[in-house]
Amino acid sequence: MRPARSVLFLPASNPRAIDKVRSLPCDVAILDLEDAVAPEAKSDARAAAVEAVRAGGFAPRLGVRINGLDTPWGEADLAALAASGVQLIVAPKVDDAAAVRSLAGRVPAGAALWAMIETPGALLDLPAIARAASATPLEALMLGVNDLAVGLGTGAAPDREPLKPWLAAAVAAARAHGLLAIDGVYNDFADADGLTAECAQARLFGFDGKSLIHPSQIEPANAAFSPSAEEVAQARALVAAFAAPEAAGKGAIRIDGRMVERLHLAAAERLLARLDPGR
Ligand SMILES: CC(C)(COP(=O)(O)OP(=O)(O)OC[C@H]1O[C@@H](n2cnc3c(N)ncnc32)[C@H](O)[C@@H]1OP(=O)(O)O)[C@@H](O)C(=O)NCCC(=O)NCCSC(=O)C[C@H](O)C(=O)O
Ligand SMILES: [Mg+2]
Repeated sequence: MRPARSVLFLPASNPRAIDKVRSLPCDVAILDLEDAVAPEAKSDARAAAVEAVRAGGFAPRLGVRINGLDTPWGEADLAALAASGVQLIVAPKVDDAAAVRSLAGRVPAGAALWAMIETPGALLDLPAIARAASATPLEALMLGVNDLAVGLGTGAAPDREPLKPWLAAAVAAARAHGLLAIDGVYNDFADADGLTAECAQARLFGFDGKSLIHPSQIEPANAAFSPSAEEVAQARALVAAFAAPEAAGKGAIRIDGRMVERLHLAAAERLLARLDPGR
């Protein structure tokens, strides 16, 4: 699975932002046709998204968030993108597993599908939505925390307290079916400390990355969802300890007073495999 530490949304109706994102260091860029685009700008935004996908030349992986198929624009979005070569479709407000299956038959051939979890119905159907990955190009569950706050009636709560059970449930559903789990946006993009704290919380819950709305949020997200120097050092020590002759034939060994097992070795090897060469 490609990294998705930083997933930057931008309105497909904003040509300056499209130009800018070509060289930004986010892992994924999502051209938005949905909520960031006013109804009267939908048609021009759709044309701009198709043109951008066709032109290519983006450093990040490029995706397009379409409008819902229950809106006046969703079908036209899919039709326009059909032959564009788009590699990633983000579907908003996926309410249940049936919606995933229905979308799967209609996304352009070869494109991956990311499902946005942002309605109370989707929260209640998380296991089935994630299970639909076995027969569809579903690749990620992505939280839409703004819509969730409205749908659940929570408002902006300190430390995202009311959302915590759903953060854990979304990650569990994604993990059970080999999907990426992407956390929602942090709206206050001038508050770097707040973003860093929320990224740390998301990492603690097990998310692979965070949805972003502004270029200034990319570096903090990339840092938060990359292994720290301490984690890398611990992983190297663990691999070395299991490679030592005295560990031969053992399933569990002692390092620094703690028990570690071969499942920890496998996790350490996975972490080291994700590192840039030379780190
Ligand atoms: C939030 C913004 C409207 C702020 O825009 P602006 O005031 O123009 O910001 P800046 O002046 O600081 O911009 C500086 C330069 O950076 C470019 N820029 C800004 N944002 C982006 C971006 N997201 N991607 C790429 N480039 C960007 C500006 O063009 C300036 O460039 P230049 O003039 O050349 O120097 C704006 O940041 C914005 O529109 N953000 C994205 C909003 C969006 O896409 N929202 C929809 C997705 S979020 C969501 O809905 C999640 C979910 O559905 C839920 O329910 O939670
Ligand atoms: Mg939303």
